[in-house]
Amino acid sequence: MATPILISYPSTPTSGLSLKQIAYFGRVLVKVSSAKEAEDFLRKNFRNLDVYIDATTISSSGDLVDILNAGAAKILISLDQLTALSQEQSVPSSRLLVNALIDAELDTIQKWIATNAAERNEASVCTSPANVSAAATKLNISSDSPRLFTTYGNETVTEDAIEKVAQQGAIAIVPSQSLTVERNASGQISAAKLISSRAVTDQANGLYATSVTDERGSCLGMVWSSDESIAEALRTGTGVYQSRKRGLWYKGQSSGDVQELIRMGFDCDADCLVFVVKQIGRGFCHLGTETCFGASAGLSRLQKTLQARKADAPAGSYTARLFNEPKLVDAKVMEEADELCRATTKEEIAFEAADLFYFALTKCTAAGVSLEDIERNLDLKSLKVKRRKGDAKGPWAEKAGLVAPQSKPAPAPAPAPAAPAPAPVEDRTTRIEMKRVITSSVPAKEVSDYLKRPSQKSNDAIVGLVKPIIQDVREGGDAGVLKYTHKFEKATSLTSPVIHAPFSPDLMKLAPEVQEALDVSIGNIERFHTAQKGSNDALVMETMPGVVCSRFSRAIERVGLYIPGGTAVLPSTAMMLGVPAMVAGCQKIVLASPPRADGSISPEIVYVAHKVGAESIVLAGGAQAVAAMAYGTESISKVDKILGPGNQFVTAAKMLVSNDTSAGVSIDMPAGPSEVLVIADKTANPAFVASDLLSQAEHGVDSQVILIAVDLSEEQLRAIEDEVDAQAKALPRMDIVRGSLNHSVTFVVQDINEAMALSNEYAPEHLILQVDSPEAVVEQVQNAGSVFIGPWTPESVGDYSAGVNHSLPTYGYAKQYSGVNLGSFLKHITSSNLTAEGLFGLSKTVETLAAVEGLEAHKRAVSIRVAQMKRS
Ligand SMILES: NC(=O)c1ccc[n+]([C@@H]2O[C@H](COP(=O)([O-])OP(=O)(O)OC[C@H]3O[C@@H](n4cnc5c(N)ncnc54)[C@H](O)[C@@H]3O)[C@@H](O)[C@H]2O)c1
Ligand SMILES: N[C@H](CO)Cc1c[nH]c[nH+]1
Repeated sequence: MATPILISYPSTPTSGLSLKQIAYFGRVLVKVSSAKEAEDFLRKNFRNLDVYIDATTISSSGDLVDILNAGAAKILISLDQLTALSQEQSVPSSRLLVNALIDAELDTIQKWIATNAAERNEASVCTSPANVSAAATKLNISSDSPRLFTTYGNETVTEDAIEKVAQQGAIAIVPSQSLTVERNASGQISAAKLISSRAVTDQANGLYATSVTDERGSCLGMVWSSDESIAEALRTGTGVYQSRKRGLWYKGQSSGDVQELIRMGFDCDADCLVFVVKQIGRGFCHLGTETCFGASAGLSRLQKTLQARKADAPAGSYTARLFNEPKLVDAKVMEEADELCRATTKEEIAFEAADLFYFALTKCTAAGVSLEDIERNLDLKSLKVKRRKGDAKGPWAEKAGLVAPQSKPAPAPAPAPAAPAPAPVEDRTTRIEMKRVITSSVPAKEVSDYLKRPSQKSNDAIVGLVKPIIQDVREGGDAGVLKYTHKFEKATSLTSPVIHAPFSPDLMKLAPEVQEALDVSIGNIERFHTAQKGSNDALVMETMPGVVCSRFSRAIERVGLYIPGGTAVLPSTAMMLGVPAMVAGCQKIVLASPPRADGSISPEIVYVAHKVGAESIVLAGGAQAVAAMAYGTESISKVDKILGPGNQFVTAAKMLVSNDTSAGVSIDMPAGPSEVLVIADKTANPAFVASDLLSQAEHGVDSQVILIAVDLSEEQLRAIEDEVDAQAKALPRMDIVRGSLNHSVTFVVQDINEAMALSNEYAPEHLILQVDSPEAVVEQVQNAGSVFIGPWTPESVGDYSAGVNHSLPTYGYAKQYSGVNLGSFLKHITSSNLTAEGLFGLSKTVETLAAVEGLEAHKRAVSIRVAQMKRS
């Protein structure tokens, strides 16, 4: 916001403008004799205006830097000071205002700039009025970038003199005693005239367009000003404008919604005045809203609400409680900060940051601190020229995994339930490791605590986010789906949420080796799942003479297969779901996966969809994809069962739609963040063990990996830990791995029996046995999604190509659920077929039981037939 002058303020003011009035012009120049004096002045006044410090009497370059660090907008220094400062310190030249009053000094500064032009050519120069023109030419300063100031020494400053240098593109330094805001400016310069003389009007009525903003820069409205209203605004320190119909307009005179004037200035070409005001009362608009453009939003709105609540909070309300219980606010701030640290997706981060802002602003409002204060502090901090390193403090650095704990706990202290840690910024030096717990040294309760999965967002919070998405899709159909695809996947060019078979060959162009890998894998998956048909073959048997019971299976007709695509696109999941659906004979196979930002879908997924005969691919992810398949839309087919893993939003949506009887849809199981448990004894290869742990840790920061080390020595444990660290640091997804290992654990146990007991309690999605005689150990497996046996069976083979399914129960659900298999796509129907003899033989039994239940009609259905037999 350009202002025409820089007002100098004496250390002992006797007359002239007050600091509040100087602030209307935005900046002040004060002379100090020490850094401390400058810092004191800045502390008291930085809130209202930009402070230029005349530091020409300060000899130490260090003190000059301190003054800049304290928030001085610029320091005025001599050429000698400039030379010393340039040799000793590095400060941005834009913060320097250098005295070069005579021609020779201008030459010196010209040379100084020339030696390092790019870094130095933002310095401002203060010269005498007579040298303005020469300075502009020598230093190549145009009037568009006002870096020239003039000082008048002992000369009396006049309005004409100010005007003259202004026309040359320079800013006059005017003593505050020379200025007045009063009507009769005898012997003093009218501050109002300085503004008016610079303002440009393109109106026939001579009025100036004026934008009115609050202190945060939000526009409250647009009005008109005249020379007279400008003068009145400055004189009264309030918002005064010129109404085109009613003349001089003292804002709020009748409504009470007055304004305190904070600052006045111009836009870049001076054809729009800017008034910065503090609006009192209901707001600026005559309609009673904060602005003429409607109510304020976001932080401004929150601040207004909190300030109103502070003044008059309804008794018993939560906000009243917050204002009365400072400790509660502190606890909430810490809780929300912690949740923000754990958030990983853009949406989660925004959600958690909003919560944190809410409680932080509540604390501020309670203490009378406003957003304006906070923002001014931010501006002040941005003025620092020497910055602290900004490292996190000890315990926080440890908490975030930036530094290793001071002393390694063995056994580790009692844990809070492990939780996903934030993925730190790329750091390839800090050691990447898992906690070590020696089970014999800690109580059993602690061991179980360590076995808990990373806590995720509360189910209520996720359900709260997912329900409106489902509702929108139910009501809006395709448009509802697209709305969220645009939002989450940023695929804003997408106009249809689905593509139908036959898929264009252009959409599935693959490198030959990729196609071959998919074909080999599909072949193995198909063979293994076809082999499962045996257990689903028709079953016929006679339970009693003439009583034949049978069971046969039918494929579920329409299945929806969710293929995750958030942190990684997983065509392998398309194979794991699509191939069994095809083998089972499902008539309609619908795939769904989040598209890329350009609206396209991975060609590997399209290829698999084509190979398994899919009807369509829904180009959507998350809850919107699940809802679309559960209820159907204009272009997306409704399905009978939804299968497939996904994040918390996908899982919550699957649960919600399966509980809605009107949807008529079932789901496979809760399959969430990937996990692995590796049991390793002395025979295990440390590099193999580490690689298996990392292969699941790289899925996401919410993945968890567990190592159970059976009777390993310190040296053997260390070998595995070194491998984990070294291999992790070589991974492209190192940050994700670090986050996931933050809540992963190594248990050191005494024997394989203890290992298996722990593993069965944990019920891992994947169990890897790198132990002596692993086949024998399989006997002891009670709970696991899929088992990988021996040193040559990395879990990755199951993820892609061995033939087993990788869509498996996580979170301990392996205690109740099987992973996806052929049976997941089938339902079993039973039949009975009795001969007359068979019915006769069973009649008494059925009649007796029907009588016990008091269900006469049931009984009669048998007895009527027996009577018929007896008649014939
Ligand atoms: N258990 C298994 O068998 C198995 C197999 C493969 C993958 N996985 C797991 O599946 C998960 C895949 O998760 P992902 O995130 O990578 O992909 P995803 O496809 O499951 O989720 C991405 C979708 O989440 C939705 N979403 C994101 N933030 C949201 C918010 N704030 N509100 C509402 N919706 C939001 C978006 O719609 C986005 O399309 C991983 O945890 C992985 O480990 C598990
Ligand atoms: N390990 C995952 C199941 O938890 C599946 C997968 C897909 N791609 C790689 N891995």
